[in-house]
Amino acid sequence: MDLTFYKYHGAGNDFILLDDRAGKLADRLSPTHVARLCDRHFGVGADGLMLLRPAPPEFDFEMVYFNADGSGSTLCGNGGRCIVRFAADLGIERDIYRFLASDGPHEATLTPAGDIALGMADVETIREVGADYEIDTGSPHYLRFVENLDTVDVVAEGRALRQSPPYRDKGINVNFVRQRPDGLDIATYERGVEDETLACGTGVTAAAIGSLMRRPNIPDGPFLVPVQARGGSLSVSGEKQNGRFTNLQLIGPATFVFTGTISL
Ligand SMILES: N[C@@H](CCC[C@H](N)C(=O)O)C(=O)O
Repeated sequence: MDLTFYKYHGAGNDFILLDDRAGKLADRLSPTHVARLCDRHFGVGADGLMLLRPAPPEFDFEMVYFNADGSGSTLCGNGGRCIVRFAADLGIERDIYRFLASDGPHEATLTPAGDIALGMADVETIREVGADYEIDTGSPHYLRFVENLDTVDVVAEGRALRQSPPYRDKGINVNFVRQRPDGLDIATYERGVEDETLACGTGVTAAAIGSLMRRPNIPDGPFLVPVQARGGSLSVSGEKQNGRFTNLQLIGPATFVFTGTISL
């Protein structure tokens, strides 16, 4: 089978996008196919693969996400922003895009600066693990705040945490975060890629929430946290109220890279 694919990235988190509006691809793509397509030596190369599929009439499409190792995954924030750009490039024009993902409905808009702002589900459960945090922003994230990102071996330390007994079976994404006076720096080890990626949208969202949790003197109300990932700049806006985080938006670039055809 010949497959036309589209490659996008969001701050260096890169994805293969497939137009499955006809709804025929999902049954024909095995985890082995996905892993081969995402392979950086033998395939197109990507951190993940997404299908843009038909959805009930109140939605513009459904997003189905797979990690690079072929595993079906939970939400991908950068993927959500890229699939909205893909929908716009396919000619689906909306002021507000509405789509279904693994964690439920999402809304997204194109910002005047040309970025994609993706609405994220509310977060109210935050687990403290010593000085670290576990936060689910559609995908599970472990956050460790550090003084200096340059001295962290992201792959070795991230993998050790991800493979530790509490997380070995279900997996977790591991984020190392540095708090600056005016924002955050982040490096992420991603489950399902089993390596460091250049950015992770659900991780960036978790980091913004964690940075507010660890500074209880910051008053409740609206916030905007700029986050510098290895592959680009993102920001997270929302409202903090009594330990609850609502109206969350993940904002950043989503960029078309190239298209092509590959035999499965
Ligand atoms: N890169 C993503 C997260 C993708 C899912 C993750 N690898 C997992 O399995 O939890 C993002 O931008 O959020």
